[in-house]
Amino acid sequence: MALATPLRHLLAAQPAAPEPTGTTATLTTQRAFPPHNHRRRLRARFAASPASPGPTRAKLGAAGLELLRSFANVDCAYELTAEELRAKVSLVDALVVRSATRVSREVFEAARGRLRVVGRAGVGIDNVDLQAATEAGCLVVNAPTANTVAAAEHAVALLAAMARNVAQADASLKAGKWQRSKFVGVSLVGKTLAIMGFGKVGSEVARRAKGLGMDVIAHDPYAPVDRARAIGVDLVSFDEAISTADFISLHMPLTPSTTKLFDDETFAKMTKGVRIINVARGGVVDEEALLRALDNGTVAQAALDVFFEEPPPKDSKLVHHENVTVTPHLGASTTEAQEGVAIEIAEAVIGALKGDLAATAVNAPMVLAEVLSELSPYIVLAEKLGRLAVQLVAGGSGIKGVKVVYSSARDPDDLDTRILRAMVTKGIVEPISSAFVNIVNADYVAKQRGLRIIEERVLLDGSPEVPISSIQVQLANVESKFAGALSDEGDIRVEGKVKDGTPHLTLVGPFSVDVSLEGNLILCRQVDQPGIIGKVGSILGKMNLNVNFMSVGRIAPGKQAIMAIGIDEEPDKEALKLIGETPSVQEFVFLKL
Ligand SMILES: NC(=O)C1=CN([C@@H]2O[C@H](COP(=O)(O)OP(=O)(O)OC[C@H]3O[C@@H](n4cnc5c(N)ncnc54)[C@H](O)[C@@H]3O)[C@@H](O)[C@H]2O)C=CC1
Ligand SMILES: O=C(O)C(=O)COP(=O)(O)O
Repeated sequence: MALATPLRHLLAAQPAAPEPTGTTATLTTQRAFPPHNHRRRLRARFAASPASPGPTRAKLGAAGLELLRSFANVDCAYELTAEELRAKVSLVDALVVRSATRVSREVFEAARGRLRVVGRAGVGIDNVDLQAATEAGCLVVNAPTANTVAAAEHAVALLAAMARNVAQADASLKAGKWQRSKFVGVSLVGKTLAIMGFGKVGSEVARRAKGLGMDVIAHDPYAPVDRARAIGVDLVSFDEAISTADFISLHMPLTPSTTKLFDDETFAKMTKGVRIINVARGGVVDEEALLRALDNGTVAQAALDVFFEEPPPKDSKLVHHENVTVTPHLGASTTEAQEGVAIEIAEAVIGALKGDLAATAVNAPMVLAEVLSELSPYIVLAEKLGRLAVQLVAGGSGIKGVKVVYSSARDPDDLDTRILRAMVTKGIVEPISSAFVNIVNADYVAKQRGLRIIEERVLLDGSPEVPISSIQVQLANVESKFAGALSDEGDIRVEGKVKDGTPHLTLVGPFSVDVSLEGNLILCRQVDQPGIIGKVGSILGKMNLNVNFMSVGRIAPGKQAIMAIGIDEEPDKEALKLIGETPSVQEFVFLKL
């Protein structure tokens, strides 16, 4: 990864006012050895971009940018059209966006495999096509905690401002009027507030509303009852929440099941004169239906920070409605929240580019850092075994069934093998395709290729200190170009262990061997007899090929044996021909690790 190289590239680009396509982006790119002129071009672009974004514009906070710049070339590009974003994205390894940038399937396609991480500097990831990201093996991370309080405070600000007509009265006074009776408000104390979506923001709003003397109820099918109880909030059904509340505050994510959840039917169930606050996403409300409910008095007032289309059309009836208070998606826009979000996302993106699995990964299984560190040599072993196994398959025979057997003294519940399975898939798929496989897309790629990967555990006696004793990869129903790799059951079988932190090949078919999995490997099958090792060794020596490891496995003295030879360099055709012509060598195969 570029981090290990002396050259680091930082490319930062940002959007100012969102254009109709909503394309606003901060791109972070990191290249190992970029061409010199490319480097200069990126620097020039970076120098021309604003260094310290203000909190009112949808940019990435300065502290996060600084962190990113210490790691990579950053290009801030805040005024990209969708087309410009597509053109740029193939030049970068990571893309950081806020809510206004649509990271669509077309963006991932345009990235042509280069884009490795999309960082959403905020919570809602409805602007990122997660399925397309997963298919492309692109990790999506977000910053889920740093703007919680800001969003909750904004919801409370809108709640109070709406109840007391602050925005309308302000506009009236500034227009030279003094309308005290027109702007009589409603009190909050003793009123019922329904929180729809009792997650991080929703529960912070509840806490604050309790402080204002409101009765708070909440609806969230997935929220833990005890968390609600601890704040003094009753979790109720959707219908109960909307039909009993004086105020309703929306805090659920925009998903297919929440899209237009608040429609004519829902508004019809509400208490007449209800007041609604939306700091979640415009798309959870059918805006036409809300307009009708405002016009017929079902909804007395609405306070909206978010809209189906952002920015909303200039002539939007909802925005201009006298009973609607609006802000331009400011929920997360406090100086404090934006600095926090920027740092949170910068750390997540840098971690992801370094290969760590981010705790805030949205489209990958979460693997704890300790687990990752403990499994790291096994991760290498799993990929190499997959890579070896696939190279043993005779051309033309399609691989369908893969079995991975982990022998371990550890309780299966204490052994997270998802990353190992992903790496076996990577090892199998990458040598035979142009696919890029990682933990994000491994299961998807396997499914696409009709590869069925079964995992099996063999529980050993002994110390659970060592996570895994051995990993075995079996490919069923395939022909092998090296018959010696076929087990008695007829599948291609390779097994490995980690010894002193290094992956070793310990079994090929029925033959036990012990060769460190570094460099390249030659497997020869012969009838066990003196002199063969010397003959093959001298061919390699004459060709100046350095043998780094060597092991012979045999079924019984004088019977079939295989020789596993680790070599640093790749032998040329002549060397391979000479090995093949060595008397007594029945078959051999050269494998790249
Ligand atoms: N206006 C703004 O600037 C901001 C807006 N947001 C929005 O607020 C949303 C919530 O943010 P967090 O609380 O941080 O997320 P969260 O993930 O902590 O909470 C969301 C809650 O919604 C619940 N939920 C999901 N489907 C539901 C449904 N059908 N009915 C009721 N509840 C449902 C979930 O169980 C979860 O508890 C985000 O998805 C984002 O769209 C967040 C921050 C700033
Ligand atoms: O975090 C969220 O979900 C938000 O809506 C904030 O979006 P923003 O980063 O301010 O465009």
